[in-house]
Amino acid sequence: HLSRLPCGSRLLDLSRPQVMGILNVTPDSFSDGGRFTARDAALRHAEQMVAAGATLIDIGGESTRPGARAVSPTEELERVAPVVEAIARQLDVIISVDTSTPAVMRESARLGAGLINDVRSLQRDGALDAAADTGLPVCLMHMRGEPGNMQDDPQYPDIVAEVRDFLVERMAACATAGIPAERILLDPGFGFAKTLEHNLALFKRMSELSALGRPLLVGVSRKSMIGKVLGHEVGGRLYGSLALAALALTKGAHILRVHDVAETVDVVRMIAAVEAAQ
Ligand SMILES: Nc1nc2[nH]c(SCC(=O)O)nc2c(=O)[nH]1
Repeated sequence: HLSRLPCGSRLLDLSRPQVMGILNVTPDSFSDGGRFTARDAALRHAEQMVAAGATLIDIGGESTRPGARAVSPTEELERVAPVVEAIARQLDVIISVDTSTPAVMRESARLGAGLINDVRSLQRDGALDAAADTGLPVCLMHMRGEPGNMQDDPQYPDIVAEVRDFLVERMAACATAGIPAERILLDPGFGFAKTLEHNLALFKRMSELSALGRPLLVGVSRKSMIGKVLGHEVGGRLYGSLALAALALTKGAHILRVHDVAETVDVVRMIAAVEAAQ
């Protein structure tokens, strides 16, 4: 890959793993919903994650956990735009905006966002054009259906083939819309339209997705696949999240999307130290 991926005015160093800190600005995000609806609180949280070593901050105005309530584009923009603007002005970090909404993509890019992270892989009307017009890199993620129905008995003959074929198709749609492969990041979409078995098998075989020739972004932090294996609620999933962070790095992940930045940065640094040895 390009070892430096242009993200708006900033460069993302893809020659080494990067940690993306999660900043939920929704009232109902499962992990820290309601705590960060105020812009200043969001800015303080982002500041803490950057200080802890996050080089990207992912700002999401729509909770996409299973069964989440839909949010209007206007409401999503009202939540996201002030936070993007404040962080772009005050912090030295790449802002990723976690949205499927064209207007939010356009406004966030105008305010200084450097990456579009769309869990729906630009399938909404106008999303491909909006993303193309921003000139920003885009993360494409596997999901089937919508948060409200994606967990209703998802079935695939081979989950890795399903994810690979989906991402190939979305990359082709991007290319047709003027978004070249060089601006694409790929994400298996853990926890989206997948059973526990799907998530574990996909995680085990994640390195097969590297054959698509694009950097991998992995988001498993505090997710239910950890809760189901360990029997822990969200607040007790740190150790499981760190175990999967380490494993993802050995399986070729480039960007880890996490809640617990400082802890994950320590995992990245320990693995880097070992890999740097003779
Ligand atoms: N690219 C990417 N974006 C995401 N947004 C969420 S929201 C659900 C949660 O954090 O539990 N998950 C992901 C993910 O896995 N990948």
